[in-house]
Amino acid sequence: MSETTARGAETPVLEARALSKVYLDAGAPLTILDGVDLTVMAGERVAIVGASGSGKSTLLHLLGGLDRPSSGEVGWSGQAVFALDEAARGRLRNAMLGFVYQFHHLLPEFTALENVALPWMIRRRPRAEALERARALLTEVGLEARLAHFPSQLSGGERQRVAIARALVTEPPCLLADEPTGNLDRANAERVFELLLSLTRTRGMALVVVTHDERLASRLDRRLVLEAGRLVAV
Ligand SMILES: Nc1ncnc2c1ncn2[C@@H]1O[C@H](COP(=O)(O)OP(=O)(O)OP(=O)(O)O)[C@@H](O)[C@H]1O
Repeated sequence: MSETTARGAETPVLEARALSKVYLDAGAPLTILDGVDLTVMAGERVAIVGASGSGKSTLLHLLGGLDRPSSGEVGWSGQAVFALDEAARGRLRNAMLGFVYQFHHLLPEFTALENVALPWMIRRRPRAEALERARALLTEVGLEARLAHFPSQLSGGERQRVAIARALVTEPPCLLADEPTGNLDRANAERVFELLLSLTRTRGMALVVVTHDERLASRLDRRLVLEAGRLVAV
């Protein structure tokens, strides 16, 4: 996946080359992505917008290595993702990427603190260290008074802030967010989006956000539209 970019020989943190995805729809091929190219450099923030059904979530799944393309390749810091077996891809994903979804996907039987600490514990790091990192992050997202709350005891905006803290706890170089504010009212959407921007900025993390909200999208470095299976800069 090596290439020389406009910024020199720096390796992109995330890239897609000629990505295609074709589903079989009642036996007939349905082309959703048709040669998508994308290069995201360290610390760069990119919005992906597009009509409903244009393939935004499909693309994010491929970029996250969660689904295989019909053709093309995805690279994480220069490593071809689909050349790896599933176990190796999983390990690399854990190191390279954080995910934030429209719905929080927090584990209901764990507290906010435990939910955020889990990805760090999964790396077999000491529990006390994981809990300390989680506490610091939850404080940063304004939830220091909610550490012991279970997801069912939190508001929608609070749950999304916990989900962001969880995605950041391993300090991955790149965050993928699929409609992170799609389930929130305007005021909460603003707050959550602002958090995503400020937390990634201070850490120099790259951010790729799929959003319906053009106003939020316009606050990122680049805005790309998925149209007829291709990504177009606007
Ligand atoms: N497993 C599948 N099999 C067949 N078609 C699929 C499959 N998954 C998604 N699709 C179709 O692919 C298209 C793109 O879906 P996708 O969820 O990526 O769109 P999207 O741009 O994220 O939409 P939205 O903005 O509404 O969330 C849709 O027409 C969807 O019906």
